[in-house]
Formats: sequence, structure tokens, C-alpha cells
Amino acid sequence: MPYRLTVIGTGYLGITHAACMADLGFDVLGLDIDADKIDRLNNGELPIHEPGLEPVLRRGLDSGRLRFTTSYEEIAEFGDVHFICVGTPQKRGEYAADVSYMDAAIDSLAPLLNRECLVVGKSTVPVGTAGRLADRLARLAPAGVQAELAWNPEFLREGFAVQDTLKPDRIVIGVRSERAEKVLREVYEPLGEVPMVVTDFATSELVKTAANAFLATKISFINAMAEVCEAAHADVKQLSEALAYDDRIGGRFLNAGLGFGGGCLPKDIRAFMARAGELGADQALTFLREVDAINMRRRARMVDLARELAGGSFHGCTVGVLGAAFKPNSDDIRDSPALDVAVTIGHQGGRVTVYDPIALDNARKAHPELSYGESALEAVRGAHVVLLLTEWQEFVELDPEELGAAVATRRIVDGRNALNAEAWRSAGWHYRALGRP
Ligand SMILES: NC(=O)C1=CN([C@@H]2O[C@H](COP(=O)(O)OP(=O)(O)OC[C@H]3O[C@@H](n4cnc5c(N)ncnc54)[C@H](O)[C@@H]3O)[C@@H](O)[C@H]2O)C=CC1
Ligand SMILES: O=C(O)[C@H]1O[C@H](OP(=O)(O)OP(=O)(O)OC[C@H]2O[C@@H](n3ccc(=O)[nH]c3=O)[C@H](O)[C@@H]2O)[C@H](O)[C@@H](O)[C@@H]1O
Repeated sequence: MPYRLTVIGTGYLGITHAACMADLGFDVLGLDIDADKIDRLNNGELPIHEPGLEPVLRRGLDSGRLRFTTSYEEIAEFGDVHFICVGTPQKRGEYAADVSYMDAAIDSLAPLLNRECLVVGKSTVPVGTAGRLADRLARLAPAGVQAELAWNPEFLREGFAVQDTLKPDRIVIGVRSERAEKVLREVYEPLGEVPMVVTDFATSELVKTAANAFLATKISFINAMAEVCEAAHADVKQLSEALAYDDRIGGRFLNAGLGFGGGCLPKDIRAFMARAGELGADQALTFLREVDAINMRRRARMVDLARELAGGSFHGCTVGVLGAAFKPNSDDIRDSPALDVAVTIGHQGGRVTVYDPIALDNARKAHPELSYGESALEAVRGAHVVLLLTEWQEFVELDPEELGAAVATRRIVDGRNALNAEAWRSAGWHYRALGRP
């Protein structure tokens, strides 16, 4: 392989990128400031849950093509292409993104560079960040060292991270030179035929935030329809099925329910609005305020429905919550709608017990005030109301009779429109769902 790669920031994105690039044949050195994470990775242990990633990590380590370090000196010495995958969370109390980890990564790397290299930003950032980081890199790199910046946003989904990395829908690169374009084309050549959009920094940054804004909007659109369905006694599930037959609309990301959470869509639409405001284009994105509001209203509606089923108050009520992760097949609980609902019900006096197949440890750490069960049955034992908040397959396959034997009263709210309503009703459950009669 023509280049040695480094990956700075080994979280959900960075680990996947590092392991997959090693699987494609590159020598890869991953770096994080979290020494514990690096130790675990070097021992072949994944600090996150991502289906299919562990064998890829192990293959990389066993082949000797993949290693992890905490030393910026080592990666500066090693890499021809440095991918930056550090976090860009929402700032506390503000809509804007906190890009200080990006700055810190450049500040640590740039002064140590000693040969020609390309530094490639992959994290999701407010438009204009790449240009600013390019100046910072040029200022901090030693004189005479050719270090150039490029932008290459990432579109992978958690739960499908490996397949999305190895078979992406498209690759977008923002470059300022033919050389940078050539290097990135060579890096991604082993992926085979993938549409590649080569553009400027600002457009490449915007493609990413626009994509997430569109996805969030599609989810909030169908959830707005769910609100109207609730008022009109119509069925949003059938409505979305019918819409999906129109190819121009399409059925993906049209599942009504508890709405979107996670470490990306919520913070990305807020950061997008904040950045548009700074640019004087805030009016263009005022609709995203409504997208966000519709999304948050679903959580409130879920709590209201649960309270209704509890008889008007959560006091003295036991609530079994199925799901803690922000979506199935992930252990990620960042801005999880499920946990948000569970915590709110706890604050309103409910005795809440949560179960999740994979995200239980993360949930326990973040919310020690909640109770946890080791299985779905344990979480719903003695419950007056059961809430399905993350549509794990394990929950979809639950037997209404078996669950019915464990609860105090057979009442369930399906927050993800994932269960077979008929089967639950005919097993004597009072079944309710968001957006359905
Ligand atoms: N999680 C996902 O599915 C996707 C995430 N993204 C974007 O990728 C970026 C990273 O997201 P995640 O991987 O989810 O975050 P994460 O929080 O899982 O990982 C970030 C990692 O960066 C490390 N880090 C922080 N400062 C550092 C520094 N100065 N030097 C080295 N390492 C440092 C942290 O210790 C952490 O391990 C964000 O901008 C996110 O929006 C983009 C596409 C998909
Ligand atoms: O920028 C990112 O980090 C990533 O954000 C999302 O990926 P992810 O957050 O992993 O998860 P999604 O599958 O998009 O789901 C996000 C949320 O929307 C919810 N959702 C999704 C689809 C749907 O129809 N309805 C719905 O409520 C999910 O339950 C989940 O809470 C995007 O799908 C990725 O393309 C992007 O790279």
C-alpha cells in the first residue's frame, strides 16, 4: 500500500475507520488520549458495541497492520495520511458544536510533523472549520514541512458501521490541491467503484450537515403526521407504508415513533442552526427548530401516554422499560430518547426498571438513579405499564403471553411501532402506540 495511515480519536467512528482501513491492507496506527481505551484496543477488545467490528479489529491486530498508541510523536513519525475522528459534541447550554477537540488534535500533531503528509478531517464540523484548521496547521507545522489539510466527512450509521465503511454510498472530499485529491483517491481505491464527489472545503463540510438535517427532517415529518393521526384517529404506520410506495418519497427513515436521538442527528441539526446564524443565514434553517421541537414532543407524548395508562399519575406505579440505547444494535446512549423517557417518568414518581440487551452498563453509569433488570422479563415483573422504547429484535419477538404472566397489569405502549398490535391485543393487552388508534 502506498501510504501509512493514522486515525486520531478512536471512538465509534475512529475505531471503525482504523480497523476497516487495516482490513483493506493499509498499515494503520490509531491514537486516543484515553489510555484505557488504547490498552483495550491493543488487546483486541472493543470498547464499544458494533456488530461485525470485533473480527475486523482482531484481524488487523493479528496481521500486525493495526496498532494503537497514545503518543502523538509516534503517529507524527508513522503517518503519511492522518485522519482526525475526534468528537464534536454540542456545547453545554448552547446549540453550537464544540470543536475544541479538533483544535487540540491539530495543536498536538502539527508541531511534531517532520515530513510531507496529508491531514484529513472526518469529524462533523460547522462549515468554515476546515479552512480555519488549515490555517492552524500551516501556522503550527515546522517550516519546510509540507503538511496539507483535506476534508472527508463520514456518513456511516452505528450498527452498520463496517458495511457502511467498506461499501459507502459515496465518498465526499474537500481539497485545495490536486495532490490531496490524488492521495485520497489512492487511499479509497481498494473500495472499488464508489461515487466520489470532489469539491471545496465548505461544500464538503455542508454535505455532511445537510445529509443529517435531511434525515432528521424526514423522521420529524412522519412524526408530525403521527401527531395529526393521533388527533384524527388515523394510523401513521399505514400512512407511512402507503407513502413509501412512491419512489420519490421512499420508505427509509419514515418510521414514526419516539423520534431520533444519538450522538449525531440532534447535535448536528442544532450546530447547523447555530452556524447558519453566525453566517447571517439563520432564516434558511428556522424549519430545523420545528424539526427539533417535533422530535422532542414525541418524548413528552410518550410520557403522557404512559401516565394515561397508569391511571393519571405515576405515583405508586411500576413501569417496565424495554430499551436504553438510542437505537437497536448499538450500546450508544447519547441523547437516547428511551433513557430520556425513563428518567422523566422516574422524576414524576414512577418506579422505573430498565432492560437493554447491550446498553445496560452504559445506562447504569449515566443513570444510577434508575433500577435495572437483567432480562426483559425481570424489567417488567410486577409492572403496571410496559414501554417499548428501543426496537431490539429481541423485544419484537417477545411472547405477549409470557410477558403477560410477569406483569401486574397488561398495558403496553409501543414507542417504536414495532410490535404486532393484533397479537398483543388478542393476548389481553391494552396496547397503545404513538400515532395509531
Ligand atoms: N458515531 C457515528 O456513527 C458517527 C460520528 N461522526 C462524527 O465523528 C466524530 C466522532 O464521533 P464518535 O466517534 O461518535 O465520538 P466518540 O466520542 O465515540 O469518540 C471520540 C474520541 O475522540 C477522542 N479524543 C478527544 N480529544 C482527542 C484528542 N485531542 N486527541 C485524540 N483523541 C481525542 C476521545 O477520547 C474519544 O475516544 C463526531 O464529529 C461525529 O459527529 C460522523 C459519522 C458517524
Ligand atoms: O453523523 C452521524 O453520526 C450519523 O448519524 C446517523 O446515524 P446514527 O446516528 O448511527 O443512527 P440512525 O440510524 O440515523 O438513527 C438515528 C435516530 O433516528 C431514529 N430513527 C431512525 C429512522 C426512522 O425511520 N425513525 C427514527 O426514529 C433512530 O431510532 C435513532 O434514534 C446517520 O444515519 C448517519 O448517516 C450519520 O453518519
